[in-house]
Amino acid sequence: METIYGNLQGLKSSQLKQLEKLYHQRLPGDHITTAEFAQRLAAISTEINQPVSVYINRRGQVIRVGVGTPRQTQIPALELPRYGAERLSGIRCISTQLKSEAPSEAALTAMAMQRLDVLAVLSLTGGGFERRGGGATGYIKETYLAHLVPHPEAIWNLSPPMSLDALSNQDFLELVDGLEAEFQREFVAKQVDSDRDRVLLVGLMTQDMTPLQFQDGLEELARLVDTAGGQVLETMQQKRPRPHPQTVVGEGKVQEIALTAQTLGVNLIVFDRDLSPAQVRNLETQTGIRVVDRTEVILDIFAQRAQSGAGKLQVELAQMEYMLPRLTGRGQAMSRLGGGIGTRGPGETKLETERRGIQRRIARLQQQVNQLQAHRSRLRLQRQHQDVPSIALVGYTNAGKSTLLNVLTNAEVYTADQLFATLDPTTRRLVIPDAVTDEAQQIVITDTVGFIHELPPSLMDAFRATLEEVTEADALLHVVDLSHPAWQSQIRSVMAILSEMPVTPGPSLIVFNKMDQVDGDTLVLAKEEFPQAVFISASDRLGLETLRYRISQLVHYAIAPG
Ligand SMILES: Nc1nc2c(ncn2[C@@H]2O[C@H](COP(=O)(O)OP(=O)(O)OP(=O)(O)O)[C@@H](O)[C@H]2O)c(=O)[nH]1
Ligand SMILES: [Mg+2]
Repeated sequence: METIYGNLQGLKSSQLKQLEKLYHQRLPGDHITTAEFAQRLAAISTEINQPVSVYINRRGQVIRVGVGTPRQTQIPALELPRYGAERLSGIRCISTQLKSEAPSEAALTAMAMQRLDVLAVLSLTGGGFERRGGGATGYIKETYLAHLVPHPEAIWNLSPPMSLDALSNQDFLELVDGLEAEFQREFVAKQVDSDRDRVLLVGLMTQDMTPLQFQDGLEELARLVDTAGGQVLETMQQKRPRPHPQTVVGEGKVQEIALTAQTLGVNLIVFDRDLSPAQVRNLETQTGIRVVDRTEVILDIFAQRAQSGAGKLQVELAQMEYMLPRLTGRGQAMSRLGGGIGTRGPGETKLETERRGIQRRIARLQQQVNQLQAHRSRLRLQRQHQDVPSIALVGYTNAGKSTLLNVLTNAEVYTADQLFATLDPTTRRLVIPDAVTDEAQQIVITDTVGFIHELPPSLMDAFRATLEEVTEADALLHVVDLSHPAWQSQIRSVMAILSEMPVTPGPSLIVFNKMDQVDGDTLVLAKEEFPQAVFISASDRLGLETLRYRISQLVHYAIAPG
């Protein structure tokens, strides 16, 4: 049985039969259509008084018949035989329309989303007749021919109205071969930076966030994508009271996203919030492009950064825990859509493995992380035996924690203007003048992974061995990048994460960093809101004397009995 797509309500069985028979037609490969086929389509469409759309492959076989416009009958991206910015899909559509006017924007958009070879639109006269000896005629008034163009200024080219003869005499092969050669050239030109993902960011502003929070979040996401190695080509946004349950953004926006992605040759769409497995599936099916969420980008950065065995172990655990509830159905779409951000790291090869295998793996990883935790706590115990007070550097990612550790202790921890430059904790000895006795005082200071707004829970759990360095320290230095426009919300995020830790961390001192980049108003505001804070510039070594003094005071306070 051949399926007829679209709205079949009210169609008689004889009419359905006529539509089904279209599947048996074979068209020549080198022409868009024959006049006979077009007239026959027009006759059926006139009889049922509805548009009809027929999809034909390069071999001239009819692969889909639908009642409705190209928009209403379109083939989901993942069902197209081939897909990608470097070529056309190998499918053309011939569609009838009852009115005599140029094809609608919606029809052209549908063409672009499916990367159709061409879209031929037949506008109908409203009547016609059957010739003696068979064959319909007189049903078609004029025709239009549309196809995609590879230039950045325009998405498609639409012909002026032309006769059916002119349409059926078009050299189809010459047209698509020429277009594909151009698409290929354009694609190669865009691939100069080929190992970077070409990314479209999508932000959804819901009613529970302020415009500022929303913008800060999007900017941070752009930095995360950049850090992960992607190239943000475009950012699109929508305002909705709450996310659409199936597709996060509304239906029209999904179309717009798909079209923009097609036009720009994007190979990855990143959403600024966490997505359910079903949402990812729906979005990928409708756009034909891989879709990942913010957490996946963060996990990808961690996967790229992880150096030590412990780091790799914890990243793999985080990836597995993230993946487990998302296993169903993702594998197929993923393999179809290629690699890049979100597919790297130790977890990658296990994607196809069945759930139970993953559960076993998680259990094993959990055990190893427990061992790691035990090992770290033994090290800490040794230190405590030696009565060396400990402090931990905490703060938002990129605040300057590692830079500060380096200038205080002459360490050589990797620092960079990147998010999550540090994953593995580093502990160093620090000798400072004792604030009370003025003698040399020994303490140890630990630098560790930075925090971020809404740190993914799977990372929180996986990195518990690392984060324990924070909760087990006698006191904390909370480093803040005061030159960052969102410094206040970054402080709140860090405090929120600290308060969620299973063990309450010790007392903390706020250290405002990057003073060399801060304007007077911000300084006044920060002093007002945090009168106890210390102000420094780690890179310019400003304020370090005061900081050493205040660290000593903090340690005395933290370890004072009672
Ligand atoms: N202008 C200025 N830049 C600074 C200062 N301190 C650090 N930086 C820069 O800020 C960036 C981040 O510094 P890191 O020390 O790597 O930051 P971090 O807090 O360890 O970051 P993560 O490990 O990613 O969490 C680097 O490019 C540093 O050079 C400062 O006082 N002033
Ligand atoms: Mg660091």
